[in-house]
Amino acid sequence: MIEVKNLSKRYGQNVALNNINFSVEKGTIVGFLGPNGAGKSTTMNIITGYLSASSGSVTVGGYNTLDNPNEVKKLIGYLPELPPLYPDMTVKEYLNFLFDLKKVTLPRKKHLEQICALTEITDVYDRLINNLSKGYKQRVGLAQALLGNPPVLILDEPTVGLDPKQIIEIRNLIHNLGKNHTIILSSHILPEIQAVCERIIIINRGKLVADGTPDSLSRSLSEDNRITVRMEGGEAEVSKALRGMKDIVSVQTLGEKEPGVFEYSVEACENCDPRRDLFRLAAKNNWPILEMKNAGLSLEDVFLRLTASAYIEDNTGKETEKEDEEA
Ligand SMILES: Nc1ncnc2c1ncn2[C@@H]1O[C@H](COP(=O)(O)OP(=O)(O)OP(=O)(O)O)[C@@H](O)[C@H]1O
Repeated sequence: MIEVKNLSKRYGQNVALNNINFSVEKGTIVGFLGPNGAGKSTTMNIITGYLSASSGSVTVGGYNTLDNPNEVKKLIGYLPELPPLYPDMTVKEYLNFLFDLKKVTLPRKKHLEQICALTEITDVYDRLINNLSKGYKQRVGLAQALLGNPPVLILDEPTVGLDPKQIIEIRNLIHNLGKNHTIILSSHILPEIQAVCERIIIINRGKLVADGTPDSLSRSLSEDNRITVRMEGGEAEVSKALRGMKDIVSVQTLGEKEPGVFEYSVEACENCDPRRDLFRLAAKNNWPILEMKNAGLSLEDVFLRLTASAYIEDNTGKETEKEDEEA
């Protein structure tokens, strides 16, 4: 649905994007992560056709953003970091105004009712946007992105500044929208990305540094391939059997976590996935597995490792490059 090829963007001497490549399949929710100034908004603005690239290309639904900007805009609903709201309009006036501006051809009343129900703004439909809370303003921003029912949604920091309850509500909304839309979502909130996105793209200083599922990123950056498993059964018997399994490099007992239930850290050889064999072994011996999880890195660890160096703004406002001590 979205193809980004060799995309670069320079602002004067500053290289904001450096040869970025990725594609997004129809119906996927992709999380776009990166520290401040990494190039997320620049990428999103180029995909939506609001900014031109210095080189490279973007196609959306087969249309090139440069050759067919209007076709691309029809396919995309965009929620920029600062939603373009008119505070002196009511929600009703604002959505009707944009309905006309975007030349939406769907039945007006029914379409607006559907969008308001989906974003839960029906109750504030006749209120001035200026008097709405931050959370409701964000919902109105999402509602304008949904006008015309575009198949692609680009959401730049949709939950920034919201309280925890509002964050959960918007997150659930995005999750539901993901059933019928292709979504690119940028956020600084890692649990949010993890909860909503099937795939994560991380950019740092204008370069793509990771692309994969949260699990695959966690595994690929872990130094070893460990699983933590909690099993009911005699410790000696269980750990002996675990050590005897094929593809297992080491087994460590982590202690009795519940009466008769021990936890083990099981290290498998590189590129091996012992979970199915573990299940079979446990079933054969009647040792119920009460918990099993990859002991890889958290998304936060992955993010910090991949973005260990970042740009900072010095106190003159000029940007300088800072290398983290670990980098
Ligand atoms: N209009 C502009 N003129 C000059 N430099 C710019 C402009 N817009 C962005 N930049 C620079 O391009 C780089 C990427 O910025 P961008 O806003 O895309 O990052 P971001 O990942 O969205 O950051 P944030 O999370 O802080 O919003 C930064 O170094 C930024 O200072």
